[in-house]
Amino acid sequence: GETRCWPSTWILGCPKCASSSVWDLARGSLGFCGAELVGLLEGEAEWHQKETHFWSGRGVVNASMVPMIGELFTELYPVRRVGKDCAGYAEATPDNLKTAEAPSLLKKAAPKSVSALFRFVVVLREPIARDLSWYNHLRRLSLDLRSQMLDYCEVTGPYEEYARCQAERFEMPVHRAHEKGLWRGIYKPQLDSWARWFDRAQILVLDFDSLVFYNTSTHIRTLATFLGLQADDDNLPTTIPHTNARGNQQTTIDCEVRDLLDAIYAPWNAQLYALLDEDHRIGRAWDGEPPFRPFEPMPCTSA
Ligand SMILES: Nc1ncnc2c1ncn2[C@@H]1O[C@H](COP(=O)(O)OS(=O)(=O)O)[C@@H](OP(=O)(O)O)[C@H]1O
Repeated sequence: GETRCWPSTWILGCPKCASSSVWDLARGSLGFCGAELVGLLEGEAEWHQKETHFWSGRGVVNASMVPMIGELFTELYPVRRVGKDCAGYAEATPDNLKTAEAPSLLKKAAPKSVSALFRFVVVLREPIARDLSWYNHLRRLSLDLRSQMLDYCEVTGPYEEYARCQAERFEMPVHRAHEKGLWRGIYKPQLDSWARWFDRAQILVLDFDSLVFYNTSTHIRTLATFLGLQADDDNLPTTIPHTNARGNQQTTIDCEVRDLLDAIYAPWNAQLYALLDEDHRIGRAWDGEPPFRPFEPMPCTSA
């Protein structure tokens, strides 16, 4: 019989939207496993069990590789562990959400009967808070890693400098095309590209604040149900781990810069809310998906 399989659960992102916390929850309390570090991931660091980066650049670079990529990818997920030490497999590369080609490549690579059972989890965070977290993340990286990842704006100065640089480059086609910089926080087109290739009811969209602050225990139950787990409510945790909360350099931002970024994000946020409303109104979303709480304005301080 088959010796390898596909992960059933995909935590798509976004980056700095508690994807590691959801991952820890999935792996700890919900019983999922991550990729084995074999094949293309042989010798890689442990965090690749969570993030294979297969669909956002590592394995698949273009559509002509699709037939072979299924083979390379499923090698990471041996059948023998399922039902033994794993309830199933989960993949959580947070760049997947913003990678426009990822859903079509994944859809073409996986057998239909398998991809129809995929469950995608999307957590969205107020985009300025997300960007500040990303800036702090970049500052913690080694210079070497940083130079591979930088979105053309330096993080050597305060966040405000980085943000102004990003705002200036916002209209540059290269930023848009490569989902760089501020585009990472523009969620509406990102959701569109996933919902074009997969049934919207396979995608659970949650807002970060409800998940981590306001409705944690109900959201964990919702998540478990969505993922098809026969979890007994009494055995589910009521709090979510707080992963990736390492000493942030900067935690407050200047109001002028907040307003500058908000002017860019506000119309896109409005489009996101309208899309989610429509998804619920016409019954395109999974019927257990909770209402999306509009983002609270990013707090700021006036100089
Ligand atoms: N439980 C809980 N409560 C409050 N805040 C939380 C929680 N879990 C994750 N976080 C915050 O999410 C940010 C990390 O996101 P990610 O884990 O997705 O980062 S990564 O993309 O995997 O690097 C990071 O945000 P910042 O602290 O603003 O940088 C975490 O603090």
